Amino acid sequence: MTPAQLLHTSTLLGQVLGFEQPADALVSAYFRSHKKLGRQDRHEIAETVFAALRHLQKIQSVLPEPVRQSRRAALAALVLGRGISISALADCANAEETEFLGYLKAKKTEFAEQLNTAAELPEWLIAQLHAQGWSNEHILAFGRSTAAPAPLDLRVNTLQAKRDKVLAQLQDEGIRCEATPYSPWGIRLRDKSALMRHPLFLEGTIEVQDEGSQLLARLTGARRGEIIVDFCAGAGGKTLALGAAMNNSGRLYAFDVAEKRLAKLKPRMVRAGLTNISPQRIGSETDPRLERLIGKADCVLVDAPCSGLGTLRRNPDLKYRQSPERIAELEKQQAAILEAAARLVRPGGRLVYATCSVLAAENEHQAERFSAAHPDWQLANATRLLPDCPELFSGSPYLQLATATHHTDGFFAAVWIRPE
Ligand SMILES: C[S@@+](CC[C@H](N)C(=O)[O-])C[C@H]1O[C@@H](n2cnc3c(N)ncnc32)[C@H](O)[C@@H]1O
Repeated sequence: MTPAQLLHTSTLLGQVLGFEQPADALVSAYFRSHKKLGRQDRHEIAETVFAALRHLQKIQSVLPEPVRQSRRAALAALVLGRGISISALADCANAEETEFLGYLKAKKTEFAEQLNTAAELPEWLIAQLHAQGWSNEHILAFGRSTAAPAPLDLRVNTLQAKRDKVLAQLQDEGIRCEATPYSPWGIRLRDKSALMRHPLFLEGTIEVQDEGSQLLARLTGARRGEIIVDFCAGAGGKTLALGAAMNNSGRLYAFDVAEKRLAKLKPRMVRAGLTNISPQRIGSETDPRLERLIGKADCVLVDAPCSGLGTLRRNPDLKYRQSPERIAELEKQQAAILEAAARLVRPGGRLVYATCSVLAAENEHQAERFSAAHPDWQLANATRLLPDCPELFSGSPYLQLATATHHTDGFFAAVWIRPE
């Protein structure tokens, strides 16, 4: 890292550590307003900012207010997170800073012994995980599994191509990749490749989508000719997978309260060649426009707004942007959305509730509450609904994907069948 790169890193880190906006949005905005930064500069700056987020428990233990000491936090990230030796930072660090880095390195054993620094999880989250019965070992395995960035998973649009053909094409082009183990639509890249300008992406043959997300779309069992509702469609990651599973037939309603997110779905639908999707912004989960669909849908997917704590590999700042208060608010929102969305399911139809959280409060507790309020709805064994993944069968009726075990983001899903 050069002194100029370090200056940019500490300025940007000062913004990111305020945790008022998502880190990736702040990084993009910073690069947009500093157009002269070259590719290598951007790489160094972004990697160091994310390394600081991934090692923040250790950094905070020696710098109680890292937001006010962002230059030292950036130097600490270089040493702790990017494997740079203190001597290699001679051009960047002054004598006091070099001494600080030495002090930090000497704490290695202490960092390994304390759960928050070893797992890189804040105390409030450790307390929630303990309260839901996780042992220290489980928490440590979870924290460690989220320490490295996620690989890039692709979903092949089965309307346009077969996975094996796309896999062979990418491999012929020298891109190191393999089939994902659970999703028959997925390809995992070994290295981060910039595929956004690849013809396969521009033609809509591939989309970027975590394998776990692909499995949630498969869990709906969406088939040709059905009426499917994607109640919290966002920018349509799962909507596109559902549309392809339906072979571009039937009707797929994509609802969301956020106009901006839904707007991103439209060009993606066109690229994917999907014409069976109706994106519609709703004012809330009780929008009167939903009434015409009551009791009509073969399947309703509720990909609920959640803490996102299953996606810490991608969004390490989330553990600092969430709080027990925010999670309590989300719980109320999730319960209200699930209840409202269930009304749209036809007799005999399916209801899928999903989150990318690892918290029981957003997952099992929501599912148990719904089952208790609707004892006539049959809770299906979600893992049995993915017959091509016998490895995922478990004693639990819920699908639970964990980064440490399945190398996907952390996901939860429950499936009910409405009585006839
Ligand atoms: C987990 S995200 C959805 C991600 C999306 N399904 C995908 O696969 O890319 C949750 C979404 O729920 C939306 N949402 C929040 N409150 C809602 C409500 N009351 N009704 C419908 N959608 C809502 C949010 O705007 C957000 O886009």
